[in-house]
Amino acid sequence: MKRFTICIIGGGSRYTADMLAMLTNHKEEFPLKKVVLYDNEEMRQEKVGKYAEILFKEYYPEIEEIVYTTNSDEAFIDIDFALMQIRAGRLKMREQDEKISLKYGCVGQETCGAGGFAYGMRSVPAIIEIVKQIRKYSPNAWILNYSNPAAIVAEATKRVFPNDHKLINICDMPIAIMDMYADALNKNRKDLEPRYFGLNHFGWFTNILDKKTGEDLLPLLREKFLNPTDHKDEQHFDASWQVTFNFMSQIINDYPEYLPNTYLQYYLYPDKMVKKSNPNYTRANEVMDGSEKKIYQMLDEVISIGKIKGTKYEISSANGVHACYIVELATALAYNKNDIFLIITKNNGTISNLDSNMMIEVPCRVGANGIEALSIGEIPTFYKGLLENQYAYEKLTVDAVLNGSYQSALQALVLNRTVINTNIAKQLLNELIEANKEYWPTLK
Ligand SMILES: NC(=O)c1ccc[n+]([C@@H]2O[C@H](COP(=O)([O-])OP(=O)(O)OC[C@H]3O[C@@H](n4cnc5c(N)ncnc54)[C@H](O)[C@@H]3O)[C@@H](O)[C@H]2O)c1
Ligand SMILES: O=P(O)(O)OC[C@H]1O[C@H](O[C@H]2[C@H](O)[C@@H](O)[C@@H](O)O[C@@H]2CO)[C@H](O)[C@@H](O)[C@@H]1O
Ligand SMILES: [Mn+2]
Repeated sequence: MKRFTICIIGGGSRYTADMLAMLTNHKEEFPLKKVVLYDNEEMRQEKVGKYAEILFKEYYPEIEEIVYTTNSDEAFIDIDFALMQIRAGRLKMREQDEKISLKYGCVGQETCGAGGFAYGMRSVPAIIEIVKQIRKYSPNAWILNYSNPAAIVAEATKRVFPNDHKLINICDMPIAIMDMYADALNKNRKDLEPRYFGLNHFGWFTNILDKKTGEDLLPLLREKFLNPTDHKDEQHFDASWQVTFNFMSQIINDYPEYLPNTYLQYYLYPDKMVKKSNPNYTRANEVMDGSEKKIYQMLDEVISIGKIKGTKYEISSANGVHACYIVELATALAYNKNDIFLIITKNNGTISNLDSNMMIEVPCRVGANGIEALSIGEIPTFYKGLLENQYAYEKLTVDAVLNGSYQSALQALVLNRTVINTNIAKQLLNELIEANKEYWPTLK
């Protein structure tokens, strides 16, 4: 059985340790020969790298080589899979995105609205550079990108690398929602097959099919979620995630036809979301004070004691949804499994009444030859209108960053449902330009 070389880009991410544990738990199904961790921050990379050495020595001695580095010329040589999870500007800049947006009364969120716009303007140049470097050293590697904002990153990579069919953009939110459905139905997520359409963080489940019988379980789920339901797994314990999952019931009450992606709350109820936010303590603060701190404390402790086995940090078989879906996707590509995943891909007629160039998120069959979207056909006017508006915003954001255009940036913000007002958009944009000097191209 072939053993693979993988490179995790953004190796210092707070998800890396869980992903390494996940890979360890799946050594039979997806065996590894070499693991490379690459980050542009030496300190973070070193901590996760040392943790990986301890983990693999104890749990995965079959791995022949582990490299952790900040040198991209070293990182990308002969890799089979590149898993990209960078956060350009880190959580400190996410905090700026969220707080500057809220200061102007707009939604302050990582990937939605003006915050997502600012993040996209940082991510795109960094990702393009990394993909070029990967292709220099590993022209045939599968590149699985889930760096955010994935919708904007996907639009940019489609334009800059139009023929690169081994570059896949994907998100874990629909999978987390499917886990919630599976819990509510007392089933396993793998017993269910989704039908879904939209853009990333902007879509709807149209059917939830029982894989064995073909029965559509969506009506049953709709009934269950018309009232707020408790959904607590380890990764969604924070109060803000609880509020988000509970809010699905409001969206379903207002729009019962399909089941929504949780992120629609920001676009369909922007005022309510702003009111609920604390402009002085946003989700970035919650993450910096919560999971990031906790994970880095764990890394420091493991490094200082030099072991994991026999400590409270023993790895368990219950990995987070984020690590799970990445390994599931890599396995489907490696072994031609033809499983179905929700992936961000070029429309090409999949949704017949939308532009064929649009980057949509839809179910795709995934196998050794890549991805193949399942046909959707026509979608109703309400969704078509929302999607076309949001996609125009995404396109203009990519125009702004690739062409250094102030006018495109302004138009993008005005089109975004969470901003709309020109005078506010101008002030917001000017303040975001100032905050992002280090990352954005100059806008003329
Ligand atoms: N698509 C999804 O559904 C999904 C789910 C979870 C997280 N994410 C995304 O994954 C990414 C990581 O999230 P996180 O919370 O772990 O962030 P994080 O800040 O903990 O980690 C990101 C790492 O990327 C590094 N980095 C930044 N710019 C880089 C560059 N140019 N080259 C190499 N490394 C770079 C940082 O130093 C940091 O260590 C984010 O983009 C996040 O939005 C996506
Ligand atoms: O606020 P964060 O950084 O904790 O999460 C933002 C991300 O939320 C979705 O993904 C995951 C999340 O990363 C994970 O920790 C867990 O809480 O489940 C979420 C849903 O599966 C979203 O898909 C990402 O794009 C966001 O970055
Ligand atoms: Mn996502």
